[in-house]
Amino acid sequence: MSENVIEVRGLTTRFGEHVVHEGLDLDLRRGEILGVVGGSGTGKSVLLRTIVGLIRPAAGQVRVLGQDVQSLSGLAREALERRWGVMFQDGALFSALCVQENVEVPLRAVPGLTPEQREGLAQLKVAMAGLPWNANGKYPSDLSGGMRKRAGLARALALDPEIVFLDEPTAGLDPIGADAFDRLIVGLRDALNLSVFLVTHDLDTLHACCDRVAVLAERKVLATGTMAEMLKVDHPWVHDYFHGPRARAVTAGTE
Ligand SMILES: Nc1ncnc2c1ncn2[C@@H]1O[C@H](COP(=O)(O)OP(=O)(O)OP(=O)(O)O)[C@@H](O)[C@H]1O
Repeated sequence: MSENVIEVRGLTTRFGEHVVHEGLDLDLRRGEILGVVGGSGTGKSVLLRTIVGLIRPAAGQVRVLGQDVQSLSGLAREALERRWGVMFQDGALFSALCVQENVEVPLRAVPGLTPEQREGLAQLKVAMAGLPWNANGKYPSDLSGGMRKRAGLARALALDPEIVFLDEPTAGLDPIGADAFDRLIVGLRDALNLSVFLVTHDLDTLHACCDRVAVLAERKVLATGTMAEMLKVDHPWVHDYFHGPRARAVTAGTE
């Protein structure tokens, strides 16, 4: 049986009276790319942020790499955080730092690295994210949306993580850029044996990248499975999403 690197059990999150998740369960298996989909506002980003400890749940448990995220603090929490990387929407880069300096930020927390070693590692991650050499010295405002996403990915990879969280990596990219990003994600997963939690609306990305899909609706994970299994789920939103006109365009010629 495959090992779960993330286990969410009975999760409830709320903002005041607004309950976003209630009794939500989710697993991410080691080495898989899990696509997390759902209508706007169903709590995909909130789930990501809760798993990485940025939002405190009202109830339930989040275990990452066998450890209870909420119960850890101090050095133990920092040690766990170093084992994952997060790419937020639009890269969430520091605008006053160039690409290489952005990627160096997480590396500053690693004791014993010389500035030259930090620089070399950052440049390696920038190359792994598919950016050209001359991107290292550029500032976020000088980059296209696709390049900013790649820079955000390079920063997420800075500490050689076991898990990568990607929040809508292909949103706003043209189809060719999105396709290249999909292939990059799969290539990095294969090369680095990553486990990937991927929030997306993009059906092409689900088809190109994801081993399994988790659908958020009605405050919980309503269904999980392969794309083929999703086609058989009898729920109005799931049916419309996976059988709608956009879905048909994606699967045309593959059925
Ligand atoms: N910091 C916050 N304070 C209050 N409400 C919040 C906060 N963050 C998110 N929410 C609310 O939680 C709900 C879920 O938001 P979230 O961003 O996770 O949705 P999503 O599924 O990622 O949506 P989209 O696909 O549109 O990005 C929304 O109703 C949102 O307004």
